Amino acid sequence: MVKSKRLVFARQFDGMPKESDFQLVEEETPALKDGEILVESLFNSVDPYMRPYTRVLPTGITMIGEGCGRVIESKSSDFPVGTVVMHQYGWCTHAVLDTKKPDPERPIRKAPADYPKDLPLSLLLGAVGMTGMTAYFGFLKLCEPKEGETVFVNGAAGAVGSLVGQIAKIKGCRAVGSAGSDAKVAWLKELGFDAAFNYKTVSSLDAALKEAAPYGIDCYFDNVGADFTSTVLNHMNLYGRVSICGSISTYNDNEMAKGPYPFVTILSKQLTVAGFKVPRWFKEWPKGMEQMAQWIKEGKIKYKEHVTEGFENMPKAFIGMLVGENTGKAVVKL
Ligand SMILES: NC(=O)C1=CN([C@@H]2O[C@H](COP(=O)(O)OP(=O)(O)OC[C@H]3O[C@@H](n4cnc5c(N)ncnc54)[C@H](OP(=O)(O)O)[C@@H]3O)[C@@H](O)[C@H]2O)C=CC1
Ligand SMILES: CCCCCC(=O)/C=C/[C@H]1[C@H](O)CC(=O)[C@@H]1CCCCCCC(=O)O
Repeated sequence: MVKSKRLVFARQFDGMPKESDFQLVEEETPALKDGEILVESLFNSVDPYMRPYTRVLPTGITMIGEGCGRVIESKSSDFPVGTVVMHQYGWCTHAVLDTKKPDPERPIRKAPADYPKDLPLSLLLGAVGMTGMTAYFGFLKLCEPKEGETVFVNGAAGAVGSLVGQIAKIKGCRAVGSAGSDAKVAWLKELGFDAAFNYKTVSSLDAALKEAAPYGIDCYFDNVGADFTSTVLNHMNLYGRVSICGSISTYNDNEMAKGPYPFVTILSKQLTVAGFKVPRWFKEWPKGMEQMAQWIKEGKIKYKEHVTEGFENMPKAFIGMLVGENTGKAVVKL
């Protein structure tokens, strides 16, 4: 038995989450049954989806989220001690997982056997994990970028957005991004974005897009949603493709945003607009993970991680990510 900690989703969020919405619980892990493994978490992820997904969840549960950890006790020959796994075990330091009852919605994923030794394991939650797969498949499958096209991504200095812009460059596109600070914009230029702007300080989004994408936008990877998206659609070229990845500007709203309704714009420009959830391509993730790891090794993709130290600081890290403190992927190191 091991002393463990977890953070409970104690109060429904009202607007921006608060640290007092979580409660720390300490307990001992139970003895393992046949087929079970005990995982010690090394890194826990904080992600935007945690804000809207909790709307329909009961309070009192362990806060939802993915972690990357190491098996420290095992009653499963498939997962010997030392195996590194990723799983939606929630905000906890240790998790007992049943390998005999696989849940297709929440699989226990093993780190690839050939995962490069010189890459941090935290990347299995970031560029080589769920967020990396979101950028890789959500962009390539739905935007189908062609050489010479203009790609626009908002939330561009975040975990997903920074990868989308770099993949766009690899595919020979012109990459344009927006982010919420001048320091973030400077980093985007370092990454090779052809144009980038601070959406918080431009005189108007319309004018900023006109200047940054003078020939219009062919591919739009949308992390932000709502009014931002309606404005971007006006800058799309004929037959443009839009990948609806997220809608972070609305996640803290207590009610779903209504309108405006850009259907005539979609119709007249003959746009293809598609939403996705990245598990849709689960079967292809190994290929995507291998490609992302290879691009990182080749120096074609650069990444940043915003690492918060200490399990107890997970609420701070989560709130910080929602207000834009992170550049690159926000993770917590236990
Ligand atoms: N469909 C899917 O399967 C998946 C979707 N997603 C979505 O991808 C998006 C990006 O996620 P991820 O890269 O992990 O997160 P990020 O690393 O981008 O972190 C969130 C960022 O959002 C920006 N932000 C916060 N509020 C606003 C706002 N009102 N308007 C514009 N930007 C805002 C902040 O950056 P700034 O300083 O620039 O404002 C903040 O740093 C999210 O919408 C998320 O839900 C993620 C994974 C899977
Ligand atoms: C209106 C909300 C849009 C959110 C978009 C988004 O960020 C989606 C993220 C999911 C992505 O498709 C794959 C994931 O891992 C994210 C969801 C994880 C859900 C976990 C539920 C955990 C649990 O029930 O224990």
